[in-house]
Order: sequence, then C-alpha cells, then structure tokens
Amino acid sequence: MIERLLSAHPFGPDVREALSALLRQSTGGVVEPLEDDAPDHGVWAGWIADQVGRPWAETSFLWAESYFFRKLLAATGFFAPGPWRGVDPFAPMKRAELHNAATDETLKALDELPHLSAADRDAAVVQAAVWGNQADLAFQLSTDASGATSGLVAGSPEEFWSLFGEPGAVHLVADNSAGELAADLVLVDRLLTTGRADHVVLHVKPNPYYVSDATPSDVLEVLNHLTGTSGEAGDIGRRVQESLRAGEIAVRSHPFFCAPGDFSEMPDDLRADFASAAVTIFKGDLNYRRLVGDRHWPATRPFDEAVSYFPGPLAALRVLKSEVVVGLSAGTVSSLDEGEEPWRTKGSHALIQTSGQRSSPR
Ligand SMILES: O=P(O)(O)OC[C@H]1O[C@](O)(CO)[C@@H](O)[C@@H]1O
Repeated sequence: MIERLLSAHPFGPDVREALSALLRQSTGGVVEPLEDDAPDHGVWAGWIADQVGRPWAETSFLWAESYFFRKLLAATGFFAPGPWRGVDPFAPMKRAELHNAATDETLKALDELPHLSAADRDAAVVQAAVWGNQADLAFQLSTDASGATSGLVAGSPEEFWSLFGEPGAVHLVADNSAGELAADLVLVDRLLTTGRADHVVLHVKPNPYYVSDATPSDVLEVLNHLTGTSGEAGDIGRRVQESLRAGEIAVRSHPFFCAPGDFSEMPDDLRADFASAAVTIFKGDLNYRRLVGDRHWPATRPFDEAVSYFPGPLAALRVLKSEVVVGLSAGTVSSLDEGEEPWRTKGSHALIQTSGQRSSPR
C-alpha cells in the first residue's frame, strides 16, 4: 500500500521518509505516539494510551489496522499545514474504481430495475448492496481476490425487508466508496421511495480509511457520477440529490467510525443516534467485525447474542473477507469446511443477517 501511495503522488523527501518510518515501525518496531496536533489527536490519545511502546506484532489486528491508517494519513501530511493538507491519498485509487468497467456495468444493470416486479426490485437492490461490498481496495491489495461469487451463507433479501414496518429513520453505516456506495445509494432510494424510511442517515468515515472507505466528499463524488450517468442510475442520483436538499437524507461522520474498537464500546452520543433508528444497516467486513466483536467466535454463535448490546433492530450486509463470522447453521459450516475454498476470507461468500425482527413482518 505504501509503495502504491509513493508512486501515485509526488511526495517530497519528508513525506517519503515518514512513510518509510511507518513501514519500519509497523513491520518490526514498537507503537509510537501520534506526533501531530490534528483535531482527533485527543480522542486517539485515549485509544492508544495502553499500546504505546508495545511491539506492533503484539497489538490486536483491528487496533493495528486502524492505527496504521491514522499514522499513514499523518505521514502523508494530511493534518499538517502545507500542500498535502486535507488531500485524500487514496483518491486516485477510489476514482479509478468509480470509473472502471465493473462499476459502469453495475450502473448500466440498474436500467432493468423499472421492468421488475416490486418484490424482484426489492431483492435486486439488496443483492447489489451486498455484493457491492466485494469491491474493496484494502482487501484487493492484501489478497488475490478473484471476484467470483459463491452465494449467501446466511439470510435472504426477504429476511432483510421483513425488518421494516411503519416509515421511520433508517441509518446506513456505509463501507466502501465507488461501486459499493453507488449500490448503497440505490438501496437508500428504494427505502425512501417505498416509504419504508421517512428519512435516512448515511454514516461515513470522517477521514480517509482502509483505502476505499467512503468519506463525505466521496458521497458527493459518487452522487455526481450517478447524476452524470444516463438511464436509471441518473434518475436515482437526481432523486438522492433532491432527498439531500429536502433533509430526507443526512450524511454524518462520527469520529468513532475510524476508532480501533468494537461497536460494543461506542460512545453515548452514537448509541443514542442508533437507538433512535427504526433499523440500522451495517455494510461490509470491517463494520461486521466491529459489530459482532473481532474474535474467533464459534461460527454457530447466535447472531442475536453477538449483537445483544445494540440499541435497536439491525441488519448486516457483508462479503466475508476475514475469519470472523457468527450466526451460521452447523450444517452450513460443516459443508463449507468440507470444500477446498478458504470461504471465510476469499471474498466469494456473503451474508445477510438481521436482529430485532418485528413480530409481524409486512
Ligand atoms: O471494506 P470491508 O468490506 O470492510 O473490508 C475490509 C477488510 O479488508 C481487510 O482490510 C484486508 O483483508 C480486512 O482486514 C478488513 O476486514
């Protein structure tokens, strides 16, 4: 990743040296404190206090990944006065992903939506939101992901839609930008146009993170791309734009979305926000790890039990890219384990899991 950044940007010697130092520290050294005075310095100081001085190799995977991305941003000059201040170092990669052939195809495929029955249209937008999570640049950089799909290991679009009742607030905790965020906006549009949501809160990362994670400016970039596209994608983009203007969609970026901890440790203001939602939708692998706890749980641990701390109904839509998984049936686990594929980490399987089902689905 550091090599990709060095070749993507004409960084001067200071930034190049800071990135090389991060590479040395994170691969063989100890955790060093933050040296910047960015607005999130104070909150991070609390998250790293008991880790400073420890070898990186002894920190937890989730903690190390998050801190790596925070240090990387600082190393590129993101928080410092100067030419790189506020420059998203991953922007060229995200832009390439937004303008690639696979995203074009996904957007073109939306032209089929108006010809589908309401039920098929519901199913199609959920499938697109789930599998949109396959496109993830951090994962592509660290694996030989093929893009092949093998199906859902749990849940169904019907299970997802049965969570919704009277119109209410729906919160969507987004993951990657580009094609995945475009599919998420299609889902948001469906939630609003079918009256399942009276308004939607879209949660994105406050800063560039995990290469392709969506930030507020990515929301605008993807929206501009949609509105500049012909056909259904363009129509959806214009409706989303109007919903933003009307306050039916709000975009938020709480600092905790870049925190190195599980959602069970979320701060009170974020908990209160989720408690006010009729349904909260969590997208992607990292959000899933943070939602159920980034641990080697038995795969058959009930999903409801893993998320029992969460203050409301929720759905997780995720492609499996890491070992963490719960809520599977024993039969599913044994048949997947019998196969050759590393099904938990290959990015070829996905899931839809829900908790807090309404008693009489509409
Ligand atoms: O974008 P997503 O779906 O959250 O996936 C990110 C995943 O990619 C990795 O960074 C690399 O595999 C995982 O650690 C992480 O869970």
